[in-house]
Amino acid sequence: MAYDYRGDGDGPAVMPFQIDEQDEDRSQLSVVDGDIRPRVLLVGLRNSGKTSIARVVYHRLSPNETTFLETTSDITYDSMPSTSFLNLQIVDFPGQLNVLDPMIRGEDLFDNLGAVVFVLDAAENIGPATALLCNLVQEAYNINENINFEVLIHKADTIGSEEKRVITQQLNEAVHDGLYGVDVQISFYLTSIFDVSVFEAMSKITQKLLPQFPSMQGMLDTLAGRSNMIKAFLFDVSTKIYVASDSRTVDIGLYEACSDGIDLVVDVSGVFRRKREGETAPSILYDEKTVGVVPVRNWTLYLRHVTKHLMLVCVIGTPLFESKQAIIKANVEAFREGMHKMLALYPGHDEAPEPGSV
Ligand SMILES: Nc1nc2c(ncn2[C@@H]2O[C@H](COP(=O)(O)OP(=O)(O)OP(=O)(O)O)[C@@H](O)[C@H]2O)c(=O)[nH]1
Repeated sequence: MAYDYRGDGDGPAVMPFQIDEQDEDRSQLSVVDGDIRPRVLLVGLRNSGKTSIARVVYHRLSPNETTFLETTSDITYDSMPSTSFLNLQIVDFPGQLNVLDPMIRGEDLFDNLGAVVFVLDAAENIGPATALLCNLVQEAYNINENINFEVLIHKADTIGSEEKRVITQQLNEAVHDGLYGVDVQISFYLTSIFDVSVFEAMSKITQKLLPQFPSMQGMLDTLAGRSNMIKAFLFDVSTKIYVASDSRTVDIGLYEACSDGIDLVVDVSGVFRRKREGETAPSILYDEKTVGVVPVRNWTLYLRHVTKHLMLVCVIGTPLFESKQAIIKANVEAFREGMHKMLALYPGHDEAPEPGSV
């Protein structure tokens, strides 16, 4: 009870984090065709914004620079940067090719596919895109029932809020009618590369493909509950996709504040890091010593390195953070330890640091 800062007798606040039995089983993950990466197919009509999304989200291209992207002419297989925790393969299917062409073998495209992300230009007539979407879902579902179907109503920055409501409703109805009798779940997101909406959507889509997600969420729930946090996120630092958060609803303003907080902490730690031997400039901007405290409105963001790719961002009421800093930090360190143990069970993913290096 020594650490029970709430003083409400609910039990000690600092406790080891449990490893789920399901994670123990994951250590037996087999390699399919030499590749265990979940695959995501980006598809849609010409010019809808597929390549822009992949470049902005996964490769940090500035949104304004996407105007210079050339139209995609071949199916492109994109890997995540080596600095990312995410181990996805992104398949960018050109709008100028017909994804349902009988010359393209559906099995090659849809077998072992994690998600179809259909990108639809919100400023265009939705009729042709909806027809393609319904046919595509039907074909893909017949081949592989485990695919997640995700629809981005994209370039949402080009339409007003009433149009957003109308287009979402029209699309829902059209898809419902077009797929009558097909028992498939489709998720819709309004997105733009000019704000955080596309990162939030791709975060939710990515989480469904991560085998570690349920454990991460469970551990974040425990952490947030023990320390009375407003929200706790686990971010992939290089893409700023949040790979998990506690299970309460995500407020997009909070997500944006946390995402900006990461930039700040990584930039500042880069400025102050000493050069390592042989380096002409500090090359690592983020390591096991990284920690940040960022005041935002009446909250405090407490940011902490978890692994070489993952950062924990906790949102805490400032008075609580100021009065209970020591116990909150102790809970965060216990969380990191639990995460290291859990992640070490997944082959090919982030390894726990060597003992003693933290
Ligand atoms: N306003 C706005 N424009 C966007 C957005 N996303 C992409 N664009 C623009 O849309 C145009 C087409 O983007 P691409 O990414 O090349 O589209 P694509 O779907 O890959 O096109 P194909 O190669 O023909 O399949 C570019 O000029 C982008 O700058 C967005 O969210 N908002």
